[in-house]
Amino acid sequence: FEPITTTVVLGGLGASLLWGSVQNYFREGCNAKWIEFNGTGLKVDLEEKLFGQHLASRVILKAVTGFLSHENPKKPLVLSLHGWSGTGKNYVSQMIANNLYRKGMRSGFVHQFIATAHFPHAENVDVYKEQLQQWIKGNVSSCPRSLFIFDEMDKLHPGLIDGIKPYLDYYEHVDGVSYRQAIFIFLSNAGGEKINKVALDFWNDGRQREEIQLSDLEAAVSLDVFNSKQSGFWHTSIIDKNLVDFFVPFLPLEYKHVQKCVREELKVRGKAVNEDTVSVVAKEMTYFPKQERVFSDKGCKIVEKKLDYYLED
Ligand SMILES: Nc1ncnc2c1ncn2[C@@H]1O[C@H](COP(=O)(O)OP(=O)(O)OP(=O)(O)O)[C@@H](O)[C@H]1O
Repeated sequence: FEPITTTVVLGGLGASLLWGSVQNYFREGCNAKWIEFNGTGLKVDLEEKLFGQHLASRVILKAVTGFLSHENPKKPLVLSLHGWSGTGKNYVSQMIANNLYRKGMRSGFVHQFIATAHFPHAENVDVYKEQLQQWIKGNVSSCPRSLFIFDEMDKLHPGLIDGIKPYLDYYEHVDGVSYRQAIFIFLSNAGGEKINKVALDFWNDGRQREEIQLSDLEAAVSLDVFNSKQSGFWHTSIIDKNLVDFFVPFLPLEYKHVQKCVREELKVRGKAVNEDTVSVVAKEMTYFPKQERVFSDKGCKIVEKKLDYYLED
């Protein structure tokens, strides 16, 4: 017979080893089990769930697929998403995360910053800068395939922009760490008004919005971003130095796109798609310009809330 204490100790050890391996099995790791790009998934999501964004859809798919199929990229992927509120910039970032990380936006390798929420006080910029640099460095050291999303990029303090610049560049290493596998996504409303103007001009001329080309927007938007006091520095320091690989414009959404958003939201909630509900909710949104009422003021942003309200009745 084994002494009872040995049995208990060995039993306990076995249980804790088993528990440890169960924990390890479920612990997210920086490996192919947890990080695997699903290019088809991203394509399908963009085609089926992102409405009215033919340009963004095309550029995003090409940029992300191209970057992730390169074993040794020369720099991290830097995307700059521009457009009016509620047109799908955060939504697309989520699609990228969902098709790259098994845990999607909940992955420990996805880091989201909102300028006004995370870095609210200009007087603390030096502290923020230090923290942000440490955060980026620490996380890329432990997982090179990290995703950083900066929301309200046009409101980010110039000091912080300066702080992240070295990581976006072509350097092989910065302080011994390579950032070349990382992805940076910048979101902003900068250029949104100009994008809306181009879309409205097409509409007024009776042309299809799908005819709008990147070249119709690039000049207008970069001028807008450049001239804006708030985002001027951002433009000169990051865009002019070609650190942004792709500039991605988001068009303002029309009534028919809002209807699609309502249908999608009903589907997501497992509800039958009732066209009366779709019309009522889409009509509840406000549209601009005041006279023509072509584009939704908030894109599809508050569709979810409007639907809650309507379904409660
Ligand atoms: N083009 C779109 N196609 C389908 N759904 C959309 C689209 N745009 C927005 N939505 C829906 O509206 C929600 C809010 O959009 P999102 O947060 O992506 O807007 P945004 O462009 O990031 O706005 P903001 O500039 O105000 O942050 C999304 O979660 C999605 O459900």
